[in-house]
Formats: sequence, structure tokens, C-alpha cells
Amino acid sequence: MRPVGSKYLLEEPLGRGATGTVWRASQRETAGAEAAVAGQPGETVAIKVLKEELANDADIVMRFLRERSVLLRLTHPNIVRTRDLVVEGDLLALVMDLIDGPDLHNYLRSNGPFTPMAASLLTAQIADALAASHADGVVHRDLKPANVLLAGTGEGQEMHPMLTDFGIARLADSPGLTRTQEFVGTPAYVAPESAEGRPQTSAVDIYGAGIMLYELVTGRPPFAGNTALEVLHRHLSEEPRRPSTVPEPLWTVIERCLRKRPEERPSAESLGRALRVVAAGVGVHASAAQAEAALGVAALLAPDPAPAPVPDTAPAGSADPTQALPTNAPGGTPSYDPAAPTNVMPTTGANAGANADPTQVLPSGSGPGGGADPTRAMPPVPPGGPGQDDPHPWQNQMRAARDRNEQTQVQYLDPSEDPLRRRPHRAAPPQQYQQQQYQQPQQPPQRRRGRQQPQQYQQPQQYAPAPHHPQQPQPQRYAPPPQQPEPRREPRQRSSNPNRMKIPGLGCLKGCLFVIVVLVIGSWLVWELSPLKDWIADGKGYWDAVSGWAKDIGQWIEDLGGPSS
Ligand SMILES: Nc1ncnc2c1ncn2[C@@H]1O[C@H](COP(=O)(O)OP(=O)(O)OP(=O)(O)O)[C@@H](O)[C@H]1O
Repeated sequence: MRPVGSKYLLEEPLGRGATGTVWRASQRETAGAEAAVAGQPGETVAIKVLKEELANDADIVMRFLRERSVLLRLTHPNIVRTRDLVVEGDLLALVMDLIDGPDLHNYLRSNGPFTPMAASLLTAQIADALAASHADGVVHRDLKPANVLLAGTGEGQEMHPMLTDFGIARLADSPGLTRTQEFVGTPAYVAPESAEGRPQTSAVDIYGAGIMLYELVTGRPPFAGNTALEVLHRHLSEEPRRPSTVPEPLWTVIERCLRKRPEERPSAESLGRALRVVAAGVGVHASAAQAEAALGVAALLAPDPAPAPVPDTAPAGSADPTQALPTNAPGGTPSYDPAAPTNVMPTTGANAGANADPTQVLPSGSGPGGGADPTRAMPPVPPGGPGQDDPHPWQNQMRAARDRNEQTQVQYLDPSEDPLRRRPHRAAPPQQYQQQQYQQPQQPPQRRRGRQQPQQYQQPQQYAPAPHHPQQPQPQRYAPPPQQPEPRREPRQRSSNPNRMKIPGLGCLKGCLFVIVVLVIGSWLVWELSPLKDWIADGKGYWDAVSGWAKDIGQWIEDLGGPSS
């Protein structure tokens, strides 16, 4: 099991797509404030680990970081919630709610086409999700059955479609220099304006919903081909044909969604409303009024007056229609280079463009920032990404993130290194402090004073909870280096001087001896320098007189013992 950040553990892969691998994972610990959902330890989640080549692309990493808040705030009953984004070293990952159910692509393969009513009701819910995200300025840009997960497909449960992979196309379609001539998407679901590299709006999602609706009722998307390029050409030039199994009201909806001109497509909100009217009118139990309302559904499908723009796509009028698509024709320019690292076009077989196709990063004939340059072939992307030699802004962001992590680690992971926790020991009992002074006489007095002050302020922290306050460690970063506390441990050696400290009355004994010595020397001087010895000892020396007196005293004491001896 592989950890993702410190909070998640990958358990088993659920599926692989063009942009990454989705894993079942478990939460190890509650996520931080940056996550939309903190989660609980042991909770199961789904994690999409983006491909290394995306994670190594500086533009994508920057966009990932920048759009964190957009992705995390998208919440709707029909949108798979993004709980957290993880950026760690070369790893980029989206943590999502785990949906227990198949994706719509697999469900369709296993169960065959939907009835017109079921397809309408299901797509209506997807339209609701799109309406919510478009209102928030977020365009999906890679709508397809594989990106719709079906919760509640169990016996007797109501099927609940949930749109996933929000923001992935947005991330992969970086505005960086190497990507200006590419678009991201799945050929079978790509809107004509995306294929041409024209400005994109939320209308690309309406086009994708139209293709998906067609596929749900027929089992296949309207435009297929032997190569991805052929599929793209058909999106641009061919009108879809109505299959006989598709009721007229439903066809009206599909046809409006598949208009080549994005400005003629309805809004997601209108689409949801229209599909519910259609669902009510095409069922076997539909009343005459409901059937009538369904036939008039075109009135509900007015063009969207204010589609949400997709940032960083080409400015209006920049595309050169004559260079709309790359060609593989010999001598044709611009040409598509299948060997180029990120210009992947893996599906060139008979099923190209089918719904099984993963999201692709394809070269287009024009790009943001200007029309196509016919003299310029599709440039292969340098392996190291853009501006390999120059420091990129995201590197600063990553460095800042790492710095933040280091601070956090000092605080949380290595408490023994935390000076806050050691300082209370320095605020020692008085005798310890005396020992410090004794051991470090060479230290300037100010320095010692300087330490006494923090000791006084730090003292209460000895009893405070673990010092997790983000502001507390700040002064420590500028405090004396960590080697300095070491000498303070030496006071233990000072306890090897027990004489002064541990013998009671030692000082008194010394004092008495000192007094005796002074008295002896004083009396000797008086004896020798004064006529006293002549008066009381017939001129004897000091020590003779003293020893004679000592003998007399001893004799006197003996006599006190009794005459028996
Ligand atoms: N939140 C989720 N919960 C459960 N399963 C998921 C979740 N998200 C994705 N999956 C599963 O993981 C598989 C791979 O998902 P992914 O989005 O990478 O594939 P894709 O959409 O086919 O590829 P791409 O969009 O990159 O072309 C899907 O088929 C889906 O079944």
C-alpha cells in the first residue's frame, strides 16, 4: 500500500484512464483545513493519481494549485465530490468520494441502450450538474459516459448518475507554450469549436451531452471513424442523422445540442428542463397533454444567452479555418507527429472515436494566442516541459509549500527538538541556576540575563498543551542555535562537589577551628611579646608553660577520680 501525502493510503487500482489511475484508498488521518472534506481515519475514498507526465508539467502543477479552490467548492448531488488535492513531490492527486457502481460506459456495454425515457431522465440529471458548474464558471470539457459514475445500480435502487473528472481537462489543457496547439478531449465527444481550436464556452459541454444522449438511446456515438482525425472531421462537417428508434421530441433535443455553432445550443438549465418534459411525454403512460408538451420542446431550447467562457482558450477570430485540423497528408502543414511525446493519438484503428476512447491530447490547427501558423509543424513537447532552464513560478510555490511542511514537521513530529519543550527544564530550581553560573563563568552577564528572561516567560508553557500554536515556533527560529542548550546539561557534574552542600554543620565546624587557631596564635604573641611569662611562669616559653598547665590539669582530673588508685 502506497501513501499519498501523509493522509491517504492507496489500496487497489479501480481503473486507468489517459490522465491517470484511479485507486481505492483509505484515509489515514483527518485532512487539514485546505481540504474540502476533512474525513475520518479509516474512511474509504477514491484517489486519481495523475500521470507522471502531467505531474511533471510545470504549467499543470501551477494550474492544479491555482484551481484548488474551484475544484473543491464544486458540490452538487450529481457531481462526484472532490475532497482534497494532494501535491507532493512529483505526485498530483485528486481525492474524491468513492462511488460504488459502474461507469456509464461500462453499464451501457453490459446492458445495451436505454429507453428514450430513461436516457432523458439520466441526461437531465447530468444537465443539472452542468448547470451548477457552469453557474460557478466551471466547464467540464470532457463529458462522456466513462466520466459518469452510476451510484445505486443495485436491485430496486434508483440509478443516480454522478459526473466526475471535473477540472481534469482544464488541468491538462495548460496555457503553457507547448500546449497552445493542442486540445484535450475524447474525439467522439469533442465539440467542433474545440477541434478547431476556437474559443470554448460551456456550450462544449452541451455538445458532449448531446453526443452522450444519442449514444444512450442508440448504443453508439453519432460520429465514428477509422482515425481520430476522421472523427474530428465528421464533427466539423457532418450533420447527425436521426435513427428510427429515437422519438421526435428527443431528437429535437439532441439536434439542438449538436448544433455546429455553439451559440445556437441551449443552456444546461434549459436542457435539463426540456429533457424532463420529453421524458414525461415519450413514456407509454404519457397523457395527451404530456405528449403534446414534448412535441413542443423546441420552445424550451432557446440558445444560451450567456454561456460560461473557458479561460485561456483562443481569442475570438484567431483560428484559421483553413488550418482547422492537422493533417497527415504528405507535405501538408501543419502535420501531426505521432511520435511527439505529448501529442498522443493512440487510437487509429477501426474503433477510433468510439466511446471507449480515453481522453486524448491532440494537436489542433490553431491555438490560443493566435491563429495557426501554416509554416510551423506541431512542435514536439520538450521532455522537461516548457522553460526547462528557467525557474518556473510553480517551483517557488512548491518550495514555499515545502518550507511550510518543514515548519510543521518541527512542531509536530520531533518534539524532542522543540526548544519550547526543553525550556521549562532550563527554568530550573534555584540551585540549578547557581550551578549554571558556576559552570559558565566565562559567559557575559548580559547573555545570562537574556536567558533568564525567557525562562520566566516560558515557565507557564511547561504546563501548557503541546505547543502547536503556529506563532509560537517563530521566535524559536531566531533563538540561539540549538547547540547552546547542551552546556546547560553539564550542571550534573557540579553535583560532584557535595562538601558545601551536603554535610550539615560543616561551616560551623570550620568556624570553630578558625577561632581556635586565631586564639592560639594571639595568645602566643601576647605571651612572647609581653612580660606576662615572667609574672606567671618564671620566664618559661609559651609551649612549656602550656604543656605544664595541661599536665597539671590532667593530674587534677585524675585526682578527682578518687585516692583509691
Ligand atoms: N470516484 C470514483 N469512485 C469509484 N470509481 C471511480 C471513481 N472515479 C473513477 N472511477 C473508476 O476509475 C476508472 C478510471 O477513471 P478515469 O477517470 O481515470 O477513466 P476515464 O474517464 O476512462 O479516463 P480519462 O478521463 O482519463 O480518459 C473509471 O472507469 C471508473 O470506473
